[in-house]
Order: sequence, then C-alpha cells, then structure tokens
Amino acid sequence: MENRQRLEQIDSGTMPDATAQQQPAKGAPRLLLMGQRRSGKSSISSVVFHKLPPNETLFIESTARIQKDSLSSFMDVQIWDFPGQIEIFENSNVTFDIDAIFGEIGALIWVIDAQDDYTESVARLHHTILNLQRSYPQINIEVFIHKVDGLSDDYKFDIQRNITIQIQDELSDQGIDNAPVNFHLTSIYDHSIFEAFSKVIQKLIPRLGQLEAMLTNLCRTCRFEKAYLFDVNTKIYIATDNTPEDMSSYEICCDFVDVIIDFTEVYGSWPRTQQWRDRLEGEPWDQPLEDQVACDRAEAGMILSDSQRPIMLREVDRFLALVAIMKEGSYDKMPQINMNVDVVVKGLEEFFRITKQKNIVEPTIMKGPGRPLQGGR
Ligand SMILES: Nc1nc2c(ncn2[C@@H]2O[C@H](COP(=O)(O)OP(=O)(O)OP(=O)(O)O)[C@@H](O)[C@H]2O)c(=O)[nH]1
Repeated sequence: MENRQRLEQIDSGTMPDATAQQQPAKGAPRLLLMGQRRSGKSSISSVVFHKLPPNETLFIESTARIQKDSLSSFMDVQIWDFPGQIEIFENSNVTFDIDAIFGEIGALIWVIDAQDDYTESVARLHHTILNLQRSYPQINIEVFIHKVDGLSDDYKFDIQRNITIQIQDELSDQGIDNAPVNFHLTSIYDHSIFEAFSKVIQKLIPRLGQLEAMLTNLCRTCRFEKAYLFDVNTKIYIATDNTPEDMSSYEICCDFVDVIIDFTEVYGSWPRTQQWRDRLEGEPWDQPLEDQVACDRAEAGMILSDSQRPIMLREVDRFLALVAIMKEGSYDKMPQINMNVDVVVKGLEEFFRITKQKNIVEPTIMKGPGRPLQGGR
C-alpha cells in the first residue's frame, strides 16, 4: 500500500490536452510505454493519441514522472508513459509496487531507438522480460524498433533480425522459449506507428475473430478489396478482413478518415432549411429525403483516381467507422452494397453493445496478474 502511494506521488503528471483531464478508467487495460531516454515514448503517445504533428515532437521535454493518460473510445485504455531513466525492477532508491504497475496490464510496449546504439536497451528489455516471466508470464511484450524512418529496408530488417535473435537466444539460455514477445518496425513519420498500435490494441478486443469474420463476409458479398473498422480518433484499425495485410490500403483509408474528420471539424453539421429540403424533394426526384439517402448515419464516398476504385466510409457509432476500398466498377452495385453494409453496421453495433455489457458483468476478464484478455488473438 505504501508503495502504491509512493508510486502515485511519483506519477502525478498528465498530458497537455482535454483527454488528460479524465481519471484513468478503473479496470481498463493498461498499455505501458517503456524504454531508454529519448527513444520516442512520449512522441508515440502524443502522435497516436493526441494528434500531435510528428515535427512538433522535437520540442517535447524529457519525461520526469510517469505520465498517465486514458483513452475513452470504443473501449477504455490507459496509457502509462515511463521516464527512460526509471528502473522498475532494480531500483535502490524506490521500491515499486510491481502488482500496481503490471496487474490489469494489456501490454508492455518497449521502445528501442533504431538510430542509436541499442545494446543497453536490449539488455534492459531482456532483464525486464526475465523479471516479468516469474510472476506475469502471459503479459504481451511488444517491442517497437522505433525511428526507422530514413533507414534503408535492408538495414531495418537487419536490425530487427539482430534484436530478435539476441532476445530469443538470451531467453532460451534461461530456459524460456515461448515468451509472448512481438517485434514491430515503427516511425511517427509514417503510418507504421498506427499499424503497430492497431496490432497491440487488437489483442485486447474480446472475440476479435467474430469481427474479422463479419468483415471478411462483407468483402466477399460486396466484392470489396479490403475493409477496416477504424477508431476514428486515433486511426487505429481494430479489425480487418482476412485478406493479406496491405499497408498501402491502410494508408489510403487512414488518409480518407483524416480528410473526413478535418472536413467535419471545419464545416461541422447543420440542419437543412425547409426551402432546401423542398428543393431536394421536388422535381426530378419527387421523393421524401429519407427515401433518397442510403442510410441515416454519416457516410462518405470518393473515387481513387489511380485505378477508379471507389472508397467508402460509414459511421458505426461515435467512435467507430467502417472504411472499405471497393473493386473497380462497383458503383453499379451501390444499392446492393448499401444494403449489405447496413446489415453489417447494425451487427457491429450489436457486437459492441454486447461485449461492453459482458465486460461490465464479468470484470475479472481484465484482471489478474498477466491474465490474457478473453478471446485475444
Ligand atoms: N526520426 C525520428 N525521431 C523521432 C521519432 N519518434 C520520436 N522522435 C524524436 O525523438 C526525440 C525524443 O523523443 P521523446 O518522445 O521525448 O522520447 P522519450 O522516450 O519520451 O524520452 P524520455 O522522456 O526522456 O524518456 C524527439 O526529438 C522526437 O522528435 C521517430 O519515429 N523518428
């Protein structure tokens, strides 16, 4: 208890924007950002969760205390950003309450600066994994090999191979062969950081397989190339169909979400005047407006000029949107496509209504040292 209080005294800082005012949701899975000083932890958190333009991270000051942040979206998540100099397991000045940090954890994200000498960071990561394996063997450890912008593909993959082999060899020397450690190449200057976070968050979603099956079926029936379910505020995709991963599709869909959000922020929404409505319902359409629109939610469409492929966005709820890239020539089938999308959107709504309720009824799903979240991949 004393340790917990001490921890709370150390970590009273928050991020400088509106979401930071919220108290971290109790029982919400926690993502811990750890790694060496200046490896890019605060930048990652600010770019992904606070939309800070990457160039402005140059002015972020070094973190002196644990920064706690909470994301209230389709699911509540806490993000704890640790100062690089804090050594949790062997600290002669402060004893940390390890259970207060690692209980209820969703994942530990270890950030390694790929543009710097990473020997010490890898040694600390190894030490951390060994300590966690004793009490929390199921905690997902996600290693972000970060700042890979400006590095050639060969060099990036060399670094990834080196780090992976080093960690695996050292762990297997200690008799640990199946530690849940995953590696991602990331940079805040492109979409790779959002993609990596998407993969981390997806592991926290109960029954992810059902979501993927819904999107896979939708792609098959509507002949979509790719479909993503986006958390619109962070551009994290929380599910996609089962066709092979395709970074360029994800980038296009991310940019489309950005355009729609920016457009909405600038122009907002406004009620139609009666005069405007009369014009829309008059000649040559002669139908009530409600019968003319495909759905009663926000939707948007655009044709990609590179190959005449339409891209569509449909709001699911205030946090989520379905974004799909269609095949060339799909415009002829729009009525059918709209009907199918309607059904899937309703299904998605129902899915989140049920899983949210379940998580409230069964709080133990997200508790317990190192317990995996139910249904995680
Ligand atoms: N080139 C490049 N620089 C990055 C990237 N991410 C962060 N940086 C830069 O790295 C520097 C350190 O970033 P911080 O986010 O303060 O690092 P930190 O890990 O939070 O540092 P501490 O708070 O000291 O632990 C900043 O100048 C960032 O602009 C990236 O993906 N690529």
